[in-house]
Amino acid sequence: MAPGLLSVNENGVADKRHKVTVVGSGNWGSTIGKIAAENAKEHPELFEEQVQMWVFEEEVTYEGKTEKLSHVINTHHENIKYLPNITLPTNLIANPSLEDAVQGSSILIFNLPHQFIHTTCNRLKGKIVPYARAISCIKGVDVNDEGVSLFSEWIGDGLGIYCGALSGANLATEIAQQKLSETTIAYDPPPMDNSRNPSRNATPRSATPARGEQRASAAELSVTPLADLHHRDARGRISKTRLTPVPPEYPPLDHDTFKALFQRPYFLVSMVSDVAGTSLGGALKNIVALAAGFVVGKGWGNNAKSAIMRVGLLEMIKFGKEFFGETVSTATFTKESAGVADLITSCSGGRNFNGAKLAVERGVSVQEIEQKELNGQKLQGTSTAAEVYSFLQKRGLENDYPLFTAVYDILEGRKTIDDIPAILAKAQS
Ligand SMILES: NC(=O)C1=CN([C@@H]2O[C@H](COP(=O)(O)OP(=O)(O)OC[C@H]3O[C@@H](n4cnc5c(N)ncnc54)[C@H](O)[C@@H]3O)[C@@H](O)[C@H]2O)C=CC1
Ligand SMILES: O=C(CO)COP(=O)(O)O
Repeated sequence: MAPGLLSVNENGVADKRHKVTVVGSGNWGSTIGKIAAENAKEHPELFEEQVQMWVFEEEVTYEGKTEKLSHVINTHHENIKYLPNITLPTNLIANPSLEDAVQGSSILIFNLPHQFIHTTCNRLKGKIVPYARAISCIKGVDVNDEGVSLFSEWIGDGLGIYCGALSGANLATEIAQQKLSETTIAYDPPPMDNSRNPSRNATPRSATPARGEQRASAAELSVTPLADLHHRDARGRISKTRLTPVPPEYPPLDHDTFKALFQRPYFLVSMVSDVAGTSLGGALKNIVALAAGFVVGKGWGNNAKSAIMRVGLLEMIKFGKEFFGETVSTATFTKESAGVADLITSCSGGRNFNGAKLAVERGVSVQEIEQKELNGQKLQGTSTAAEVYSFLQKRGLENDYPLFTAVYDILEGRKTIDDIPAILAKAQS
């Protein structure tokens, strides 16, 4: 049967269901696992009821006894370490074996602190079904000698699958408590999965290259058969990854299916196609949240924090446009939850903001606060600040991004918070 044509039974229902696995079980990983399991149960026509959640195994103390975390989750339906006091659905299955958790899964949700994704993904090579599709909930960027890449790109290219991104104003504990929230899911499905939704992949168009990128040649744009195994990546280039079509026995993996997997009455999903903008919003706001924590920790108040957020948002948009090209939409930063709304919530109550504020108030390093106060949860802003700085410095562009650069310099002790007013003054027009 041709890709894209559904194989349905006599009731008009697809023959197979998607098996869903969440790779990661921290504060956000467990919350997303809860959401996916609630929806898997509500949509038996689309998903297998049991949702697997890979747990990086560790020992915890439960009622005075030492137990494995995965055992506690499966027995008491609570992640007592990373998401305490929240009851998890009984169809969310904690699995300490990564390879077993992903076996046969056609939907993979990556939700780990970004420093662990490389080793985790390397273990997955050859262990997943080739037609799997993924969503990255990771807020961070990957910097190597060749440049900066998104985790959705890294996961997609590394595993030979398509990977979109979920990001938004999403303080995990509030969502786990079913308090109202919005999110953005960027999914630009490859043409062969796209039986119900229009996609920019279906229409060839010229892509403006980001700084240092090669423009796709006219021949590439016009000759490559877009309707088969290639798709456009997050930067609008034709991906080198040859995708395996999702077998027709499964429901299509398109915007409708992903919305059914993530939307809850308390978690409202906006589906977009800008994977790069959505991913960058979540990664870069963590640097700005540290700066906001620094000035509030100094006692400089809300106006100073707002100034940081304004300048930070401008640097976020500039970075996206400069290094990821025309596919990054300014509207993702200004209109979507993944942009300005995430910046606001993170600079109000996020761990990076609170950690930086506490560090200044106590006169200790942010890293010390992370180690002593977060009970194993990880700050993403400190490593993202270092990675973005290293990328900019290699290109001699530190001065073009003065706030991002200042955050790293403050973390490294080369500058102090008292240097921030001069940086903001320079950002005045
Ligand atoms: N917590 C939140 O409110 C939100 C977090 N995010 C993003 O979600 C991603 C995941 O963060 P969280 O779930 O909050 O994690 P977390 O910071 O709560 O938990 C740390 C996790 O890392 C795991 N871990 C520790 N060592 C490991 C290793 N060597 N290999 C693999 N895993 C290891 C722990 O088991 C635990 O699951 C991050 O990129 C974060 O920025 C996004 C939105 C909200
Ligand atoms: O991404 C978040 C909220 O959207 C959480 O931010 P923190 O990691 O700083 O808590």
